[in-house]
Amino acid sequence: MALNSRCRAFRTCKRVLERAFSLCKAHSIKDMENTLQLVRNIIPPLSSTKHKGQDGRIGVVGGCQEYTGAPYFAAISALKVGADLSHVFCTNAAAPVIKAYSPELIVHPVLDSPGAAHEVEKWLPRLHALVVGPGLGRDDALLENVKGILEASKARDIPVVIDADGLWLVAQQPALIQGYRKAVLTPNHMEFSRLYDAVFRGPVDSDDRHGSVLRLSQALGNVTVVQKGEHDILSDGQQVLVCSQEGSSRRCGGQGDLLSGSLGVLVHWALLAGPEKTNGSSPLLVAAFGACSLTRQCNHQAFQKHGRSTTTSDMIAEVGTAFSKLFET
Ligand SMILES: NC(=O)C1=CN([C@@H]2O[C@H](COP(=O)(O)OP(=O)(O)OC[C@H]3O[C@@H](n4cnc5c(N)ncnc54)[C@H](OP(=O)(O)O)[C@@H]3O)[C@@H](O)[C@H]2O)[C@@H](O)CC1
Ligand SMILES: Nc1ncnc2c1ncn2[C@@H]1O[C@H](COP(=O)(O)OP(=O)(O)OP(=O)(O)O)[C@@H](O)[C@H]1O
Ligand SMILES: [Mg+2]
Repeated sequence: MALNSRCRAFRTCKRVLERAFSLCKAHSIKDMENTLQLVRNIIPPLSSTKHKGQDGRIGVVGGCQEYTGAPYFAAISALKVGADLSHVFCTNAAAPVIKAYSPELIVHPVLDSPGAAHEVEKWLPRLHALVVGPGLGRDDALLENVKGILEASKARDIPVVIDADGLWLVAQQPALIQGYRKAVLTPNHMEFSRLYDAVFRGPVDSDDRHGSVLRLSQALGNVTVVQKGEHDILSDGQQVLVCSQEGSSRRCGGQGDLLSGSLGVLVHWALLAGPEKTNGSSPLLVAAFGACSLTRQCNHQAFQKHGRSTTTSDMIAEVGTAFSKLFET
């Protein structure tokens, strides 16, 4: 082929690829916008006729000697997103530390007491959702208590978001949440591999992230699974959504805690709104998409201001404006 015709062929090929890429991008942006609209539909209006508690009473189960930041990040994020009350159920050693971070949280030092499950169960009738796992640690006695809390929550039909060491527990005993449609799992890369391996007795196919998330959700009886990463992949075993809201390259610890705490509130709002507000999509899937978008938008805004020194506290300071930008415009 002459040089000129080879150049022409190359330019044509480049144009085709560029068009395909821009169509694909436009399609995914349109999908994202449609799903964001569903998130907007589930947000309850602020109203002077409501009383304290109606917009959400959320419990976070986690916090031990080593980890006090994670449950704090989750619980304060729930409040900042719009819950009215946020409780933390943690160990005795973690409680004074978490209380000292914030006067806004209600902190119960019960998780390492012998009657831990019963102590938390007493509060369950007053809670709308539980976030289980941030900063929980992997102590067997604590995990046994958390098992009891999960069983009590299921018996009362309370939605549960399971993150971090809560996912460690689920990987040991998948039967704990098998078929519980009000559970949302929010694994990071490592936690997803652990869960997948526990359920399928084999490694994840890293070339098929969508299929892996879909299959894990189906195998667990359609619990909602949110695999966090460069793009977040979400599935309820029927639909697969991708959240690619722009974030940043800053990967400080605690961002997942912001996500799980926010999701606690959004799950409650989504279930109150029901599937008629989510256009037939699963309310929990829509809630999860909302929490992913919000976390990534907080990351983006915080990074604009603080660059490499961005921390999760900086992201939490952005929750109000990020929420307005995404959901109230
Ligand atoms: N301020 C606080 O109190 C905070 C406390 N936190 C609490 O800490 C507890 C343990 O949680 P966790 O996430 O550190 O535990 P885990 O599942 O063992 O993963 C760690 C290992 O996974 C790997 N890895 C991770 N991502 C990966 C990727 N994309 N791709 C590849 N590998 C990846 C990575 O491996 P490495 O790079 O070391 O080889 C790393 O060693 C839990 O309670 C949590 O809530 C946190 O919330 C943070 C803020
Ligand atoms: N490579 C990436 N690029 C952009 N955003 C990312 C990337 N990886 C994770 N995120 C985002 O960061 C948030 C937290 O995900 P991450 O995987 O860091 O969770 P985590 O490990 O559980 O965090 P934590 O430190 O709180 O335990 C999610 O909103 C996710 O979308
Ligand atoms: Mg985490």
